[in-house]
Amino acid sequence: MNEQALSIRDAIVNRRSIKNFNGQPVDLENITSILENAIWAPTHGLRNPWRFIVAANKQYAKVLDVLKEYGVPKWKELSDEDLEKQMKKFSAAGAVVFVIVQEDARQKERLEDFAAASALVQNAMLLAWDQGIGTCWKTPPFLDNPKFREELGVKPGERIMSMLQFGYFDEIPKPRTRTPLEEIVTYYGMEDEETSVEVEQ
Ligand SMILES: Cc1cc2nc3c(=O)[nH]c(=O)nc-3n(C[C@H](O)[C@H](O)[C@H](O)COP(=O)(O)O)c2cc1C
Repeated sequence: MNEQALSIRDAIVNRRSIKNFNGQPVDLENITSILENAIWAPTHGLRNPWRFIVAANKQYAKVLDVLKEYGVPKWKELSDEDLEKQMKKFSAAGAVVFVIVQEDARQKERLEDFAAASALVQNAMLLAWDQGIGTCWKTPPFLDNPKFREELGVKPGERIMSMLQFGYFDEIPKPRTRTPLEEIVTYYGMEDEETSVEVEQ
């Protein structure tokens, strides 16, 4: 594993979701170290409302069979070639982490726990990026399929909030633009002419 290379700003701004992985496996060791650090996300009441289901190395091949079953509609009817094509979105990644969040019965706590888990996912994506490993946070509908949940051992009261793919890549995608800050910010109590602040990058 490499030493930290990127500034926090650099990692946040230049991280891209990778949707075309190159098929190179990601070692379990890398995933473990990323998760060990990512769990320092803030969590209200120290509820630590998360757990993970990790598939890397040989287990990644096994989980691909489950993803085929639930993530490729009517896969049995496809030609080998078409099936391989459809499976690329899973098979080209090098490992996967299913991030499981507890679903607290109380609405405020449930939202807080989801927010905390989201912070954790972002941590993991940035830590991976710093190691030259790409990620994509995916939420395909089958994550909520009872049979898929059962296959993974997800219990009642838990939700899979992210299928976080990890993998290596050959190209960094172009940035997807964000709504500029000036369009979404209101500086409370300030007159218009006071708000044209130049931000140094
Ligand atoms: C909650 C959440 C769910 C997402 N689900 C998917 C998904 O199912 N499939 C996908 O291709 N990308 C998914 N993404 C990734 C977004 O498409 C991506 O972050 C966005 O296009 C911006 O690209 P960037 O991350 O490279 O800046 C998801 C992102 C978030 C935050």
